[in-house]
Amino acid sequence: MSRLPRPNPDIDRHHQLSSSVPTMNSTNLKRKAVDDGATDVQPRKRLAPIPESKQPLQDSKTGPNINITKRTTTGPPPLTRPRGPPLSTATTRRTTRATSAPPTRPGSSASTSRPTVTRRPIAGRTPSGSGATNDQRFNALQQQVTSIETARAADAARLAADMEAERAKLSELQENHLALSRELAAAKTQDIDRRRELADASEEIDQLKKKHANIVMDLEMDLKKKDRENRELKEDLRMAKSDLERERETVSTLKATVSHQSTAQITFTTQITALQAQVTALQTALDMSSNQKSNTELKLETAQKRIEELEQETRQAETLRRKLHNMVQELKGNIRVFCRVRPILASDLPFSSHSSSGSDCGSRSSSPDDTQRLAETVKADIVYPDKLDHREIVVSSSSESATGQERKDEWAFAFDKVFEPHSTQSEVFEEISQLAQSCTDGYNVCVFAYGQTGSGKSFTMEGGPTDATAGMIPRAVEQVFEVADELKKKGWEYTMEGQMLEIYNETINDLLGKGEFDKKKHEIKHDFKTGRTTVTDVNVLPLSSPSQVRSLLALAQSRRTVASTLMNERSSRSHSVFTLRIRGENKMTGETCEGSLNLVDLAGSERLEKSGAGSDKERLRETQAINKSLSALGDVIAALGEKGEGKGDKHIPYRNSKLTYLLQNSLSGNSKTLMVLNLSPLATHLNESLCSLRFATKVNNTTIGTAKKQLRAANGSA
Ligand SMILES: Nc1ncnc2c1ncn2[C@@H]1O[C@H](COP(=O)(O)OP(=O)(O)OP(=O)(O)O)[C@@H](O)[C@H]1O
Repeated sequence: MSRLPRPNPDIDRHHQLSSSVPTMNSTNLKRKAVDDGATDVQPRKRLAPIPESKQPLQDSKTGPNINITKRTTTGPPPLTRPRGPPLSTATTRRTTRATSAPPTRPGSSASTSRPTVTRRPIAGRTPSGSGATNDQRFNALQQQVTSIETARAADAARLAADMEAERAKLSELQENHLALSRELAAAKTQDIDRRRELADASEEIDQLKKKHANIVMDLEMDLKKKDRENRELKEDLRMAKSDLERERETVSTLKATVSHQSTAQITFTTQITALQAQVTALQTALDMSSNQKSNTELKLETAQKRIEELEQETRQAETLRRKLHNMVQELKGNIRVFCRVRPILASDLPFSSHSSSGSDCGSRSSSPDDTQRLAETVKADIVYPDKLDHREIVVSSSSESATGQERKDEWAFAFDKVFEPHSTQSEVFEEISQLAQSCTDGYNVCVFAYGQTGSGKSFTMEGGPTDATAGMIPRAVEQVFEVADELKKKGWEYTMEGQMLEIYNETINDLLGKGEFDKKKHEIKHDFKTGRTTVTDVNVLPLSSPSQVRSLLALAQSRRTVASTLMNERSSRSHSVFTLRIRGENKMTGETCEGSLNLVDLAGSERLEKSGAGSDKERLRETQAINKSLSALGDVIAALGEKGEGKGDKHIPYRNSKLTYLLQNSLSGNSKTLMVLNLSPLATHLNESLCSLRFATKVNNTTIGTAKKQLRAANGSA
């Protein structure tokens, strides 16, 4: 802009202002440019290019003014008619154009001539004029015209000069306009750029604001977090301080301890010195001990050999013990008889209720004196004179003779052992336990419980539910397992299996089967080479613990109970035979053995008339079957006794009953048989008791195997 000539004073002033503005930074410059644009627009509007149609500045030769000038230069036109010159128009035009004309100078010729000519009234124009006057007027007019022409020429020259000046100005203005247009375009571009930059900047500002807001939010969160951490740290600090306090206390305690320990250390150091001296002494002793150790090792080796020899001897001794044990048993008699009298039960007493049956009368709620008195009234006269060996029993009975005299009968019997009513199960078993040992030594053992119904056979064999009342079967089985376990140390390994059978009306039933009584046919088979007896189609269960045997017995008992509901008192009217088969092997000595333990609960031995069979055919058949098998048992035992006394060809009637045939291998040869005679203590059962005592005496006087029993009867009544 400064490069252009500025006719406009405003533009010049602006130029001066612009040039006078000190140098600014880019932002100021941008703003300034915008401001300048605003400022420039105003004067530039004033200086806007003149439209072509309004362009008055033309070549003087072609413009209307030029025509005037031409007329001026070619001389005045012919004065045909005086008329007012169009001065007013020219004057008006000049006045109108005065803005662009140079300022009128006072005293110039144009200004002096024009008003004078146009405004002065024409003096010669009167109705009284003549030719001279007209000439004068004409001359005056001609002068006037001349002066006008002169003025016109002057005006034309002046106008031409003005035109020239105007043209120069115009071209200058056009250049100026072009330059300004370019500047305007540049300014507009700049303006657009700046606006874009402004928009970008605004956007940038918005983003920055957002970013700032995020940062502020983050910072606030950080601040909160820091606050929290600060609180935690304060809490930690507080705890650390309390810890520190405690630690200080501990340290002070430890310091005290350390000082104490220091004292102790001094003591220990002294002791260590003393101990080191001892160590030296012990080292010497150790050297000596090492020598002794070598000697001891030698001795140990010798002792080891000796132990082996002794173990060998022990094994031999075990074999010898077995032989000796067997000899002892044989000397005691391979068949032995124990007699056991059960106590009087509450149910035995007069007026006793059924519910109290089975319990010992001593346990009733009535006074002991009453019970004792009542018991005396029902009790049979039984005494036990042998208070040392407990082998005798004397039964007495008093009756009135035909002559009215009182007659007292007395029967004395002797057995291997007599157990009085107060005897416990364990006392009875103590005498039997030796037989369990024989069983593990490979002998067949048979224990019978014999006696009338209700005499205590089942109690003796199976016993009650408690350990104290457990009978011979569970005790014997437990003993067998114990002995087998003990013999493991001597190289013996045992396997055991069990079965439980019932013989009812000469029919074998499997008490471990499915409870199908009297339907299946079971056959007895003997293997005389091995001495093993088997029964077809019965369950033989492997046994590894006494508890298994207990559950086996419980199962058998439940089967029997079920059967009893079908047929009354079945357990009393049948024999039950529990068989535990035991096989042993000694891998050290190569010995093997196989034995069996048969525990038999015989059916009630009461006689026919006592059994109450009467017209009951079934009951009669039962009783006959029982009597047959029991007498067959007596016959077998008697025959075995006779055979043992030298009658080698004596026939043994095993086949006379299922019971004797089943137990054939357990009654013959080196087998051990024990009969427990169970007696009722009641006077009403005295005759039955005497029958049982006589049967047992017959068995007791029998010898089986090599040893003969040496027994003494109290009198010869047996
Ligand atoms: N030594 C004893 N101590 C206490 N109670 C006994 C004794 N012996 C037997 N009893 C009781 O006597 C009752 C009859 O005994 P048990 O049933 O053993 O006789 P049983 O001879 O087996 O009769 P059954 O032939 O009918 O089976 C039972 O209630 C039993 O508990």
